[in-house]
Amino acid sequence: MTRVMHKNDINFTGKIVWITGASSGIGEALAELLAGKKAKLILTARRADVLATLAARLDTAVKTLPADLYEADFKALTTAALNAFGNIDIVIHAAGVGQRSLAAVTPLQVYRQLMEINFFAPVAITGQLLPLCRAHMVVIGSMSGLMGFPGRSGYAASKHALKGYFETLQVEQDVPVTIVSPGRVQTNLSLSAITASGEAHGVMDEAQLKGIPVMECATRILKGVARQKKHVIIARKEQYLYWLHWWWPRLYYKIAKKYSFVRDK
Ligand SMILES: NC(=O)c1ccc[n+]([C@@H]2O[C@H](COP(=O)([O-])OP(=O)(O)OC[C@H]3O[C@@H](n4cnc5c(N)ncnc54)[C@H](O)[C@@H]3O)[C@@H](O)[C@H]2O)c1
Repeated sequence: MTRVMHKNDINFTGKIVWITGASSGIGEALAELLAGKKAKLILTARRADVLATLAARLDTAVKTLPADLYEADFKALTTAALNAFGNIDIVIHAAGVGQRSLAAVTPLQVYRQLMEINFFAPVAITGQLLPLCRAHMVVIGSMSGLMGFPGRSGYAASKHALKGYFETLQVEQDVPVTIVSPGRVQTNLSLSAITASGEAHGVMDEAQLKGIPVMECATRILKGVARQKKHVIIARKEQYLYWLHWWWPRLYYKIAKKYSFVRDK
């Protein structure tokens, strides 16, 4: 069924959209959908070759801006992004890394790595852009940014921090912000998730495979952004756990405790 556009919906045609984490998963799906709407795209992720292949596939104006957000020169990066098309209308902060390790065995360095990519990078980019342009900030948080979950202490902390920063930004300043909190989505996130040793998990979790299809997630993200929603939850079972967390916390703690990240495999 075709969705009828609301008169105040953002029309993405011609909009300049900077997507971080564009090389795979949710970022890549958003790039594909936005290319179909003829947005002008700036694509960032670490692998230049993957970004170039994606750009060649997209039927719209695309500039690639490869960067490792763990250790980027954020001033140079945002300057290059602004110079790509002369302005930026929307930034989608989709780059992120997952975690698979219990808090008791997770060294501080793993927490630092998660915070650098999931929290400090979007904050650094936003801080550079705020004085220069009034871009709509779209932040890909997580249901783990709304409640705790076993094996995700650092990931949940980084996503809670992200929500805290951007929610505060939108009440402090006239900056449009959409915070997106997805539950599990069918992407490679579990493969690259960091373990206690600092190595990648390298396993595709069954629960991840049963998540929301990535195109459905991206479509719902764009719908939320078009409507200028402040918070969009895109989740299945996790949504019920979240409501329990609010309305029946004792039951939330009981159920959440039973989820071992080991069982996710
Ligand atoms: N897949 C899920 O179940 C799920 C659920 C909730 C939230 N999210 C969030 O969605 C976002 C996208 O994840 P995804 O599921 O598409 O996974 P993904 O692994 O397919 O995509 C992650 C993207 O981030 C990029 N990235 C990772 N580290 C980077 C670095 N150091 N520098 C630059 N880019 C880097 C990757 O190259 C990739 O493009 C993440 O922020 C993730 O936390 C995912």
